[in-house]
Amino acid sequence: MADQTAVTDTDATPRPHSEELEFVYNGGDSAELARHLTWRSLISRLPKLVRRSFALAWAVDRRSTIALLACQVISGLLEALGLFATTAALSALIQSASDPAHLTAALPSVLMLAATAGLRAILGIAIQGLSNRLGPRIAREAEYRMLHAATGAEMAAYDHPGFDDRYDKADRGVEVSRDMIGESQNLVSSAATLIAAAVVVGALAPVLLPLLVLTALPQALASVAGERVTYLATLRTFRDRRMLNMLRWYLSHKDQADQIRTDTLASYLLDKYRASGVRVDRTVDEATWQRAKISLVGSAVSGLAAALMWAGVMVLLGTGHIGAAAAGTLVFALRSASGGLHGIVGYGADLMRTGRYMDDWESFIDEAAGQRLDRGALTPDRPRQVALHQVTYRYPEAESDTLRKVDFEVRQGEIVAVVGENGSGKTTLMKLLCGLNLPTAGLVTWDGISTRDLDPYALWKECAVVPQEFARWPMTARENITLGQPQPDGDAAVHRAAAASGADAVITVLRSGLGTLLAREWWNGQALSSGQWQRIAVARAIHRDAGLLVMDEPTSDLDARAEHLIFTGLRALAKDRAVVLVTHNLANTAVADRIVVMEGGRVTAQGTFTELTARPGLFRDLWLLQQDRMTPAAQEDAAR
Ligand SMILES: Nc1ncnc2c1ncn2[C@@H]1O[C@H](COP(=O)(O)OP(=O)(O)OP(=O)(O)O)[C@@H](O)[C@H]1O
Repeated sequence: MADQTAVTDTDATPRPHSEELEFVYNGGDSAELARHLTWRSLISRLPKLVRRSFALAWAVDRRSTIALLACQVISGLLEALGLFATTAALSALIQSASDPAHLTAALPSVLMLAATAGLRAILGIAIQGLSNRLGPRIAREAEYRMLHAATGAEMAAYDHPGFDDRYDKADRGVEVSRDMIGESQNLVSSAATLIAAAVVVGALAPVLLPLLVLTALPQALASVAGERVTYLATLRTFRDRRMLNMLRWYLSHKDQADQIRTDTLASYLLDKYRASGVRVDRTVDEATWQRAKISLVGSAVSGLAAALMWAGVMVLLGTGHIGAAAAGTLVFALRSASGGLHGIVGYGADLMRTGRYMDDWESFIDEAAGQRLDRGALTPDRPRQVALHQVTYRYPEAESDTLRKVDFEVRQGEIVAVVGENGSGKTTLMKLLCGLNLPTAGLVTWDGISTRDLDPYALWKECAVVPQEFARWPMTARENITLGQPQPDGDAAVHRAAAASGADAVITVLRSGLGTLLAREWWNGQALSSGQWQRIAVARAIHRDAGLLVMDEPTSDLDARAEHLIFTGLRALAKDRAVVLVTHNLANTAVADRIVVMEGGRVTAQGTFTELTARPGLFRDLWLLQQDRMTPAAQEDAAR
């Protein structure tokens, strides 16, 4: 049964140390935030939230924001005017019952009523239109700021636990940001209605004002309590909702589609999906029920207060404190005021909810800003020497160092190969060389200047990197090679780079050559094989013509011919570049001037291919293992 589907391994033998697939929530102490979700703190936050939403609106479209505010104020004034006109009209109409001559006296007030109602209707349309105009622009601005913060952060920010969680929450903030201006506008409009009506009530029967407040207070309190319940439920379901998102991606994305089928994994993952969904529904149901109970109590108490208020009107009328016309106006004003009060409570609650997500958005931007690329401004030349001096690197929150006191050097014109077993720190070393990460201790220098002191964007202009997991941009083949940064001789440079990487053979068979879209899934472009993509990725790095060329397993998917082409072409590339190469295929390291061997985050040996294959050590061991393959006949001989 779905309800009983556990998110555990169905393996019969218990494995005490098997880790459950479960997201660790690292998005900040939201439970603490929920504890502070009190009536008082919320009330004090409302003006701030309204200010924030108008500030965002101001940033995207000043004229519309001014127009919106002006319409609000005028609409509020017209409402007050309309209510006063109601008093005059009612008074004249009541008096006309005894003397019909008074009927004409009602005419100006009736005309005033009609005019204010008409004008308010027109203003309402303008307000709606302006809100609709501002909403999407605000959302785009919020998204832009979030993306700007993310792309401007140090790479290490992504390695901090919680960065992804916070990004997810901020993303939700972006989604709801478009509602913020509408909610703020409705809140201001309700406040204007309330003030206008309260002025009239205050003028006619001030004693009713406290009773008026009493009608809205219980509902306001219930609304805050209900919000808290919903927020806590959102927190409790956070892990399962992330799990659902993750599973949705794995279950539907093409990258895993083949393995889901051949590994007959679908039902196992779908069971996990259903189990998470059931847990989310259960928590949401509980919260909904709890909220309904709270709302019921709030509404009942509010209803009692309203009854008291209307009784007050009758007492005032009965005791002759107010006349019939004033009583009629009071009915209008009180209805209007309680509409305003309920609007404030309702839209206030909406704004609180949106504001909470916007807080996540703001704190993500602050956090990313705290990790903003804040380095020096020196501009490097094409580097003649890139070096690590006693460099130690530890990933954020990791328990041990990944690199330990590493010394390393590569010069222009030189090819250095870095080899080592999986997890020995080769990729980490590459990231430090090209300034993606800064060392925890020690120095990484470009021609003697620390990467901390160099302008990172100027430094990256001098880096060409083929990472293990390279991007497959949904763009044309040309754009995939130039990355929007063409060389002065345009396509000629693209063709040269393509010829050096073997990508020319790929481009030749593309239906529109360099202009072919390589984005099959999205725009019906042409699909490439993994090896064809890798040729494009290598062409991209060669085309860049940067002083430091870093290639991390650049030929892992290539056939022997393409791999041969790239490695035999490296010497020509190294003429005016420093080349660093990571490879597990040790035969390829023969082209290097020097080979650096890494073990457990340390450099344990250096030398030429001839020296290292002759000397006992890890390199020689790995080299011999790569030669150790027997034909089936030899295996049979050995078995005999
Ligand atoms: N983002 C990260 N956060 C924490 N630890 C990491 C991170 N990336 C890598 N590590 C750790 O650093 C160690 C070295 O990783 P690295 O990718 O540098 O190894 P490598 O030598 O390139 O391995 P491979 O040959 O498998 O590509 C690994 O043990 C890994 O656990």
